[in-house]
Amino acid sequence: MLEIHDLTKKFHQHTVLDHLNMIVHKGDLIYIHGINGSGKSTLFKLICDILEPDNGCIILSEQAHIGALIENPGFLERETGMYNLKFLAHLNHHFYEDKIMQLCNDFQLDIQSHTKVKDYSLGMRQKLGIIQALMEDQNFILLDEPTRGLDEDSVKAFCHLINDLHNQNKTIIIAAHEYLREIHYNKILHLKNGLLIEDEVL
Ligand SMILES: Nc1ncnc2c1ncn2[C@@H]1O[C@H](COP(=O)(O)OP(=O)(O)OP(=O)(O)O)[C@@H](O)[C@H]1O
Repeated sequence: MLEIHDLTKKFHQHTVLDHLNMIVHKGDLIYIHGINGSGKSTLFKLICDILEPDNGCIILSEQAHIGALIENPGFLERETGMYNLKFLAHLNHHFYEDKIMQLCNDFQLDIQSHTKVKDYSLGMRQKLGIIQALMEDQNFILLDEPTRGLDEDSVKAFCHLINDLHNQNKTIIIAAHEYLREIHYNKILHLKNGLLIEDEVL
C-alpha cells in the first residue's frame, strides 16, 4: 500500500525525519508513538503530499484513497457540520449521506443541528474531523491524535469503529500518545531520532 525509502525532512537546520524507511501493507492497523516533536504529524503530512521531502521517496499505491485527520482540521467555521461534510465530500464526488449519518450516529454527533462549526466544542470538532476522514469510504486512513477531546463513550465507539474498518481490510495508521488496548493493532512503531523502530505488539 505504501513504501517509504530514505525519507528525510528538515525544517531549517533541524532534521525531523532522518532517512526513515517504512512499509505498510494493505490491511495493516499500525500504531505510531513518539514524544512531542518527534515528527508524527510531519510524517503524515509528507504521506499526504502536504509537505515536500528533502530526500527520499514515498510510493503510494494507486488504489489508495486517503482519509486523514492531521492536527486541527480546517473547516468552514461559519457553516454547520453537515454543510462542511457535504462540501468536502462533493469536492471528491464521494458523497454518501447514509455513511455520514451512520458515522454521526456512532459518535452521537447531532449533525442536523444548526450549530456553526465555530461554536463546536473541542470534542465535537474532533468527531467531525474523524468523520470527514472516513465518510468517503477511504481505504487508507491516517489519524493523528484522533481521540483528543473525546469523552469515554466516544473513545469506545472510536475503537469499535477502527476494529470494524480493520476487519474490512482497510489500511489504518494512528499516531497518538495514548495506546488504546481495545484497538487490535498488528504493528507498533516508535518514532525516535527521525527513525521508526518496531516494538512488540502488546
Ligand atoms: N512548518 C514547520 N516549520 C518549522 N518547524 C516545524 C514545522 N512543522 C513542524 N516543525 C517541527 O518539526 C518537529 C516535529 O513536529 P511534529 O508536529 O511532526 O511532531 P509530532 O510528533 O507530531 O508532535 P506532537 O506529539 O507534539 O504532536 C517539531 O520540532 C516542530 O517544531
